[in-house]
Amino acid sequence: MKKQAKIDTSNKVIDIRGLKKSFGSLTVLRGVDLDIYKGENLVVLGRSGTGKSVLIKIISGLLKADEGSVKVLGEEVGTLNSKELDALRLKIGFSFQNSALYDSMTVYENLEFPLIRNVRNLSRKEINAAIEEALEDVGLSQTIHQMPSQLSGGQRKRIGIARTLILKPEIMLYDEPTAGLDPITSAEINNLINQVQAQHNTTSIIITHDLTCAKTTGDRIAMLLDGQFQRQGTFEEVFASDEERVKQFYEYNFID
Ligand SMILES: Nc1ncnc2c1ncn2[C@@H]1O[C@H](COP(=O)(O)OP(=O)(O)OP(=O)(O)O)[C@@H](O)[C@H]1O
Repeated sequence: MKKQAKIDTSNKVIDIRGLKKSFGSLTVLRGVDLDIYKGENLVVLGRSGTGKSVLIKIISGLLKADEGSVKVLGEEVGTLNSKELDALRLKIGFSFQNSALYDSMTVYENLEFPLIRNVRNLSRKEINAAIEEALEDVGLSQTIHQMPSQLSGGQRKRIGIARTLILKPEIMLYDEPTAGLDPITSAEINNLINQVQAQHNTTSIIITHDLTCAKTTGDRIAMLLDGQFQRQGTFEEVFASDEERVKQFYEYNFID
C-alpha cells in the first residue's frame, strides 16, 4: 500500500479541460478532463494505443491539441511561443523508457551534460555538488566514476532518473519506468519514485502497464478508455468497477 503523500489540492499543477486530439480520421483524445495537484503521483493507465503518449506530448508542448485547454504550472501550453515552451520544459523532467545513458561517458559526465547544456555560468564546485546530490538521491554515489556498461539495468535506470532530477524539475514524467525490469528491480524503482516525491515534493505523472507499479506509486489512478478518463480515483476505487474492460485490465496483470 502506498504511504500517504502530502498533496496540496489548492495548488493545481496541471489543469486539462475538454482536450481533443485526432490524427486524420483517427480520434485519440475525445474530451479529456484532468487535474493534477502539487506533490501528487498520478498514474495513467490505458491499453496500448489509447493516447497516453499523445497526452504527455501535449502537456509538454510537443504536440498541439485540436480543442480544449491545457494549463501546466499556470501556463496555457498551446499559446506559448518556442522560447516560453523551452522555459516550461526546463521545469518538466522526462524519464523515458529509451532515455539511455551515453555509453562513452562516465556517470559523472552523463549527469554533467544536462547541467552544462541547460544552466549557464555554473562553477565546477556547483556542478560537483549538484552531481553528488543527484547521485545521493538515487542511492548510487559510489558509481560516480563508472561507465554505464559496468552498471546493472536497474542502476542505469536510476542514473537516468538522477540525470533528470539534477535539473530540479517541478513535474516528473515517467514513461513505463519498470518496463523490462525484474520484480525486485521494479520494486526499487517504485520506491525511488515515491522517495523523489517525498524528498522534493515533486508532482509526477507515471505511465505504466504494471499494476504493481500503479498500486505502489499512485496516489491517484486515471484510466484512459475511449479517449477519456472515465475512471479516476485511488487504485482500489478504480478497480472496484464492474466494467468488463477495467476488470480485464486487472485480471491480465500479475499482482500480489
Ligand atoms: N504523430 C502522430 N501521427 C499520427 N498518429 C499518431 C501520432 N502520434 C500518435 N498517433 C496515434 O495515436 C494513437 C495513440 O498513440 P499513443 O502513442 O499515445 O498510445 P499509447 O497509449 O502511448 O500506447 P502504448 O501503451 O503502446 O505506448 C495511436 O494509434 C498512434 O498510432
